Amino acid sequence: MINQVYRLVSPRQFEVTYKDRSLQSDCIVVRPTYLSICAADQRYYTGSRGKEAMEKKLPMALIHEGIGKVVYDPSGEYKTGTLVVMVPNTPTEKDEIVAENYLRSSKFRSSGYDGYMQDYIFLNRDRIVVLPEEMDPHVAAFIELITIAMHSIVRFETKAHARRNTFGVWGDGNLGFITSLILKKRYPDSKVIIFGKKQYKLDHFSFIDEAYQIDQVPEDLVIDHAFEAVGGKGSQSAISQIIDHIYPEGSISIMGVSEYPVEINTRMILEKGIILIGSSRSGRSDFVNTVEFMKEHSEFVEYLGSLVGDVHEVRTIQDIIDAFEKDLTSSWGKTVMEWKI
Ligand SMILES: NC(=O)C1=CN([C@@H]2O[C@H](COP(=O)(O)OP(=O)(O)OC[C@H]3O[C@@H](n4cnc5c(N)ncnc54)[C@H](OP(=O)(O)O)[C@@H]3O)[C@@H](O)[C@H]2O)C=CC1
Ligand SMILES: O=C(CO)[C@H](O)[C@H](O)COP(=O)(O)O
Ligand SMILES: [Zn+2]
Repeated sequence: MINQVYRLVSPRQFEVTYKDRSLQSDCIVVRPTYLSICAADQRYYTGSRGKEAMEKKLPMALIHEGIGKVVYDPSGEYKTGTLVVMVPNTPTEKDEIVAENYLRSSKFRSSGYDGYMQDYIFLNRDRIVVLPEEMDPHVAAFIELITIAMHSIVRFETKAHARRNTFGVWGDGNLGFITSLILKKRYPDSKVIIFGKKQYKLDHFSFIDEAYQIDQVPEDLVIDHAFEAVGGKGSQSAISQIIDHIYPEGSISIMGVSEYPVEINTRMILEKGIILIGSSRSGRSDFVNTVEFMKEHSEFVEYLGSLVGDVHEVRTIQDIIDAFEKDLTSSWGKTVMEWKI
């Protein structure tokens, strides 16, 4: 069959390419229904990812957050119409120590490999996880981002010491919101504190124990462990502030992506015996955990509804551009594309 792939060819410019795909394979074919824009996609769309990466990775279909419906399963395991979330990481080998999302050989969609902006997505059998039909599709569209927070927290749980009285989350955006919410659900007796730049964003964190603007943090405030969900230029000052406020031997889970190297006060990392935990992307087990968590905690999904920003119906390439442009001007939440192209 001929599949249409909508690829970014240069900043702000998409082109359709036609790819002949055989149905005589083991791949499951999924029709995307709702897709969501990640900060990483915006770095490619605007060209801020840097010349070298743009030249190396483009042309490429963007988007790695999305759900869809099975249209063809060669083995018949999944019925046509089954609602699924797609796993963007595609491992090519297994390792008993290194998780699939850290293997250098893995292929990640919309980072050098075509993402979900296509008519149909061809996926290996273990790259889908079935969703309940009744799940809010606008929230389900960004499950991948929820798996990032889940992965980071699970990783923290295996590596950090056991005192978990107070958590600090830096970043009053999407990932900060999701991370704080999961922490609050997993650790109801712990204090979760959010640190951000703007009061109107902090006001969305209605479930949080305490919220601070970063220039108004009490000097004597101390946390056991921190999660950084800032990225970009703000990462440096966030990590620096975390180091100031963390209790000795605490852990800092870093999730924010920065284009340039970030300076870190290593002297204080040493003096306080801090554990730094880098965390990137996610794998199938994180999707399974996350979907189970969402099924068990309906109020968690309801809270996430407040992250749904603009929902954009996409029928043309111009609609894709409009959705990306609108996303750039929105100050809160996730932009979702209803994929009708
Ligand atoms: N590790 C991974 O696998 C993944 C990483 N990410 C990365 O995570 C980062 C956050 O993503 P997302 O939440 O969607 O982005 P957002 O822009 O929604 O969130 C970042 C927030 O941090 C705020 N901020 C800026 N500086 C500071 C600071 N010093 N202290 C506290 N808050 C600050 C920003 O405020 P303002 O806008 O006012 O500057 C913004 O509200 C990005 O770098 C993204 O690429 C995303 C997905 C996966
Ligand atoms: O968003 C992400 C995962 O959800 C990652 O941050 C993203 O994959 C990083 O990729 P790149 O190196 O292409 O910016
Ligand atoms: Zn992402």
